[in-house]
Amino acid sequence: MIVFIVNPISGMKRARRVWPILERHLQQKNVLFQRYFTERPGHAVELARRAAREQVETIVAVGGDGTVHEVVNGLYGMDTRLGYIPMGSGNDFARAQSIPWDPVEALERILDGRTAQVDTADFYGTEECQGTVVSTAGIGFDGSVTRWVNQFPIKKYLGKWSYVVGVFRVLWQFQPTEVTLYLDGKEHQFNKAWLVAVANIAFYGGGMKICPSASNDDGLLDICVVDGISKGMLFLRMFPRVFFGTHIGHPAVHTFQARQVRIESRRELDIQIDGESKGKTPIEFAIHPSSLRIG
Ligand SMILES: Nc1ncnc2c1ncn2[C@@H]1O[C@H](COP(=O)(O)OP(=O)(O)OP(=O)(O)O)[C@@H](O)[C@H]1O
Repeated sequence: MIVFIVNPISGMKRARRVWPILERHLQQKNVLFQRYFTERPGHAVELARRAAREQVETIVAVGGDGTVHEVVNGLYGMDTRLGYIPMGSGNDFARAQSIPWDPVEALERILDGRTAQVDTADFYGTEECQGTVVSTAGIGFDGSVTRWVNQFPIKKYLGKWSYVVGVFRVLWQFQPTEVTLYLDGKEHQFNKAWLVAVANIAFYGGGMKICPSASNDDGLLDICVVDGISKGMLFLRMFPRVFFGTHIGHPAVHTFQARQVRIESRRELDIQIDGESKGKTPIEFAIHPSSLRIG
């Protein structure tokens, strides 16, 4: 039995439009399945948890990175296989896993029955900020952009472009601050940090290659800190280069790898986890090697 958890609003409602095509394909192939549409934020966690407890073999997230995040947080700790059909506006997890963007091809790949084991990371912040990171977390500038985008209905109309608008908006008022990182216990100090990315995969924000060497099968988290750069330089020099991963090597960019990460900041910084806004610093991450079975 395969359970499909479909977020009907993801990708500017693309998931709702495309689902009937997938349903027909499943019926033609006589696949035994159940489909749930999510009704609210957090609903996919509940649905996935229930299905995993009922020992469903495969749960398929149909939506964007936020839907994958919720489904994984629901099935986490169980031996359930995750499938993913990308329908979001960013689809960074699909990009990293080379999952086809064509929904029927992505479905075929799941039906093939292949399986791979990948890393996830646990995060521990305030009470409401705990769970599992599938892809990438961002603390600081991009956390504020995500919070800003999620506060307004702009994403409904602009999709991925809403983040570009968000970057302009947040850049205007964001002030870098002092950040202390503890990487496997070792302290690193930054005086004017813009952002800290903690990455299990290379991408975030819809294709920005923030940590180009991150891989979710190496048992490590990749960390990228942008520190001590002016607003103008950040926007003109850094931002365009992140799409190609060529920001690495710039003197304001510092990269590390670690198994455990703790982030403290003088001023509270916004956090985004897998593209979802989640509380403020301080926060900790711990890698969980080979903890998720995906198909
Ligand atoms: N019925 C619903 N109504 C409103 N929000 C929902 C509903 N179902 C799920 N959500 C929320 O929708 C949000 C966005 O989902 P998702 O990330 O999958 O799509 P996306 O934003 O289009 O894609 P991406 O993150 O790849 O850009 C998630 O935070 C999820 O909690």
